[in-house]
Amino acid sequence: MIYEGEYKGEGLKIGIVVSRFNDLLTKELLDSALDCFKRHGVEDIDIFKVPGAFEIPFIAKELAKKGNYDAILALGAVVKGETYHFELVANEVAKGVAHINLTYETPVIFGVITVDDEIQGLDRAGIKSNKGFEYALATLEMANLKKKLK
Ligand SMILES: O=c1[nH]c(NC[C@H](O)[C@H](O)[C@H](O)CO)c([N+](=O)[O-])c(=O)[nH]1
Repeated sequence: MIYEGEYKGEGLKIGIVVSRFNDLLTKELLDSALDCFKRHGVEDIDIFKVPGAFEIPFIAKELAKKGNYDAILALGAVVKGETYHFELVANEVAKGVAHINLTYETPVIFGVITVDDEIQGLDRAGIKSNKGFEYALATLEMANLKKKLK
């Protein structure tokens, strides 16, 4: 028997946690994710804005703890700078989101792009493709797959 989640959004409640740091990129990721959700029938979406990607896991954890979202999408953009901050932030956000997935019952999709520079970021946030749409599809798939495991 093969189980996989459909891209069906009707009746789903979705939470989005999006960081404002590098919002030239993150607002494009958010717009494309919202476009995807709406075109797949999602009508119940809550959006939570945080200062930077490092703050994403805290809010995503709080939402997962509430247990009333079918899935949570974490959106952010970590751009390599001159300092080592990039690695610290990127690693901790990934670890934090992974931990929430293994601790609570709500799928949390890691939609944080990590790029060397803004151009690479723009390539992934609208020029060549928009990862926001892809991450939203993954969110729909995981929300529907989880329903099948009940
Ligand atoms: O979302 C990001 N936050 C970044 N830093 C801020 C961090 O997420 C926290 O908001 C901040 O450290 C306060 O906790 C970034 N860099 O510094 O490179 C970055 O590229 N992206």
